[in-house]
Amino acid sequence: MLPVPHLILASASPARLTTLRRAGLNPEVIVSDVDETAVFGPTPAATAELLATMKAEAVVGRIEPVPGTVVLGCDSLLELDGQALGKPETTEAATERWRAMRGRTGVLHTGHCLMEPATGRRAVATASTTVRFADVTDAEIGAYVATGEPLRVAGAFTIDGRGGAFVEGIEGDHHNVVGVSLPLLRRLCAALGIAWTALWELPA
Ligand SMILES: Nc1nc2c(ncn2[C@H]2C[C@H](O)[C@@H](COP(=O)(O)OP(=O)(O)OP(=O)(O)O)O2)c(=O)[nH]1
Repeated sequence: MLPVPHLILASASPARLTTLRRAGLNPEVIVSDVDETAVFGPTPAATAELLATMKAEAVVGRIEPVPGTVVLGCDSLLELDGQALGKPETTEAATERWRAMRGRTGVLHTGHCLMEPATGRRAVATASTTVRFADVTDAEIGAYVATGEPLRVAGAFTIDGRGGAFVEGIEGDHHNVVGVSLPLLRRLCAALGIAWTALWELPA
């Protein structure tokens, strides 16, 4: 009898947790506290994947390798002009970001690392979603930055929050922009022999 899978989300992201819960999962949250500032890969997508792996590894290193447990680490970055953009540090940086982004297209990369501590197996991949930004005005940028939202999210925008009005369209997975790609996660689970529906919490 296979053990019932137990998913641990190695992320402090409320958006990732909400996305997984709405998809029928109920992960345990153990925040990795990985320092993301000094990590750079050869490309923005590679950096996101490297950080996702570091987050999952950090949590795996702190738990018992109970059979059936899987740990998910994620990291999201916006690629614009070849640069990897995480959360803006200041309101000035958020304002500059939007002045550079408006009317243009970026790519939101989310790295995913799913690890099975009991076996050492892992499945790692990055999903990328093209995002077209509206040509917002300086006044709209000022009002949006003043809400504080851009400072809390990678790429200084949300697609499902106040920033949604400033995203004209996407090509690729919507949830990947929020912070975790559900179809990619389903494939990573399958790579580890875990059926996606086995992760579903029974309806209350
Ligand atoms: N609700 C929402 N959140 C977004 C969106 N785009 C990015 N985010 C959030 C998701 C993550 O919480 C955050 C990306 O930063 P990170 O990947 O470093 O995760 P975070 O620092 O939140 O937690 P973690 O490092 O995983 O413990 O930005 C969006 O469109 N909607």
